Amino acid sequence: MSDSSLSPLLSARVLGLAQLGLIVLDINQHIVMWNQWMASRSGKSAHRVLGQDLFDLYGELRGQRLEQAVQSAMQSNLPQQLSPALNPSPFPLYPAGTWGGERVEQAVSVTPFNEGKERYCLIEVSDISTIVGRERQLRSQAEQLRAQSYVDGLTGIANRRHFDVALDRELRRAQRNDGQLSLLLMDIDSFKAYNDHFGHQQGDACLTLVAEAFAATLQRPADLAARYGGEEFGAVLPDTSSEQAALVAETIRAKIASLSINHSPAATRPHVTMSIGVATFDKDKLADAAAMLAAADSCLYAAKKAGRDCVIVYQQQQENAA
Ligand SMILES: Nc1nc2c(ncn2[C@@H]2O[C@H](COP(=O)(O)OP(=O)(O)OP(=O)(O)O)[C@@H](O)[C@H]2O)c(=O)[nH]1
Repeated sequence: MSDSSLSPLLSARVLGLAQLGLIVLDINQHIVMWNQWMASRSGKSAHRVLGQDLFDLYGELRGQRLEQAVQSAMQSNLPQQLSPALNPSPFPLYPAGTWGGERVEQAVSVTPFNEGKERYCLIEVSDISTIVGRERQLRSQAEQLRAQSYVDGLTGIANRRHFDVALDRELRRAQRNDGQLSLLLMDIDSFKAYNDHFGHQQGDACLTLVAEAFAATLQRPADLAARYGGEEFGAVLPDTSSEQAALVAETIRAKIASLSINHSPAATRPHVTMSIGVATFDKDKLADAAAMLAAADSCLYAAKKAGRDCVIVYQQQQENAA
């Protein structure tokens, strides 16, 4: 029968080829094994570190999670894992041959074992830089996608989805706190005539100018300026009464008119203008998004009928009709 155990020479060769760091400490935390992987990433050869206290060699690790893990592994005889999220790069290890720049990201485990009467612990260090890098990239791509899915591609302001989410969130807040919330719906006047006269490309440029000017008039961080669709825009104005919203709407209307963007001869005004409808949350009459949007839309329609380039507020419209 042949001896199937590895010869010491073969064991040493295998340890030298291992693609992870292997450190063995004795009960006094002195290094009794330090493989080639550790040497090539730490810049410290085995003969320099053998016999040294690991936590003298790396003073920065003293009192840290790794030392606690080694101590509790030695005492309890139970393996310990360091969370890579909490301890991303405990050892100063660098990609082989570089010894500088970014430390490699590490996953570290500590396993106690007995050999004869002696207690040791094995520390295994894996390079998880590639996995962490990929995770980071995926997270940032997901973040970018999320941001893009909330932004209108043409004008760069919030899109309809963002508007709906913000309106829903602010409505719930207003319902909870019995607070104030107003909504503006606005539409560029005679925009079909603009497109017909200047072409669709210039129409797009006009939409972008109007969107930028409209968004710039909203001052509070919680206000949201959005492209509601086509040549329609919307604003969600938290903590804003009907009277305050009417003032904001009038400021927007005047701002767009003051841009003095030439309109087509077929339009009702020589310059580009906007009509605006305003509705305000009311827990009895306008308590949900659909009711508020319908109210603002009916005011917008009334503003068009009233000759365009004007603001109509929901309450006013009701009182006028009464
Ligand atoms: N250039 C451009 N035009 C758009 C876009 N979205 C919608 N439109 C145009 O906006 C025009 C809207 O026309 P209508 O809904 O008839 O209203 P209007 O001409 O603005 O008239 P009033 O709203 O009654 O003042 C249509 O011609 C659409 O094609 C866009 O993204 N880019």
